[in-house]
Amino acid sequence: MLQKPSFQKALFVLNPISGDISKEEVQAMVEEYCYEHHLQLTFYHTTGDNDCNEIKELIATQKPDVVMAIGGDGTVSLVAEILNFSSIPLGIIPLGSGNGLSKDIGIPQEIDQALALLKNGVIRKIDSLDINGKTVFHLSDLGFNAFIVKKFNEGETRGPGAYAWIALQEYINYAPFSYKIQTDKEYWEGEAFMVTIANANAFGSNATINPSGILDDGFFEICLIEPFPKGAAIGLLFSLYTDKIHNSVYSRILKCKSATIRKSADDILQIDGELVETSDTLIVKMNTKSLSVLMPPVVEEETQ
Ligand SMILES: Nc1ncnc2c1ncn2[C@@H]1O[C@H](COP(=O)(O)OP(=O)(O)OP(=O)(O)O)[C@@H](O)[C@H]1O
Repeated sequence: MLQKPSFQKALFVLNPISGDISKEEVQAMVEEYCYEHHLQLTFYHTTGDNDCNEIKELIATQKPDVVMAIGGDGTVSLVAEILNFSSIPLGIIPLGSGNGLSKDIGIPQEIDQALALLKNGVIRKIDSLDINGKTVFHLSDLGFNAFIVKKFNEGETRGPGAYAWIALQEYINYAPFSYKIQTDKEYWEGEAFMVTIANANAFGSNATINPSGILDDGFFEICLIEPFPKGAAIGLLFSLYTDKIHNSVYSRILKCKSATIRKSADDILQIDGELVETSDTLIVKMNTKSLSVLMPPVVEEETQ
């Protein structure tokens, strides 16, 4: 039985630079909603500098019943990491370009509907992963996608079009790295175009890399795309966007509770769009049902 919320105090963590909508407008919508529903509210505007400590301090002094992250995947990860292992639920009002985790847990992408979950949502616990001390709530990867995220971050142009253009240019000369993976169940070694360590299902672009992933089952999946001939690229892309990647002969999914991944020195790890410095041995651990999340009641019916 999932908990229904009865919140009295909410902390809203708003990233003023995410999304292309006026933040004054967003704040006014939130204030009106809270006034109408008799919710006390506090706003924290992120600065990109020392936000983690400032938010922890506000949580300690204000004691909110819920913390709502208003921004893109970076803001959601920041707040989720602070709330992980606590009983305070995370709510999400998605404003970014990808909004991967919010889509995977069924949060409406419209501000008013996401806000309405404060009254009509349910609280459910989801798993998180620990990779060498870094927390993953959604997806993390090595190989081609992480390499493209690096190139994208180094470039000046933003948006899905820029990402696709970089991917197209780099794909021609990309040489897959080698990996050695030991999970609690099996061993795999070889070359891979991409290795996704997945707690969830789909990237913010809606490409479903892990069709059978469940956010609270105590397992994660290592989704491998093995090297493929150039002619197979379109078919693989089609499979990703039709939730059928697991049927491809180039796809292999290792379902597990823990894993050690040995990677090459030049290979990069990315977690939800952020590049992370790590050693070449990744130790991946599962934290079962560590984060409370505010989500729509329909998800409750689908997963039971
Ligand atoms: N006031 C600020 N000024 C500049 N940067 C900020 C500020 N507040 C947060 N940031 C930075 O914003 C980034 C997180 O952005 P977030 O993911 O929320 O939005 P986004 O980039 O628009 O979304 P998406 O990644 O989906 O495109 C972090 O790198 C953080 O340091």
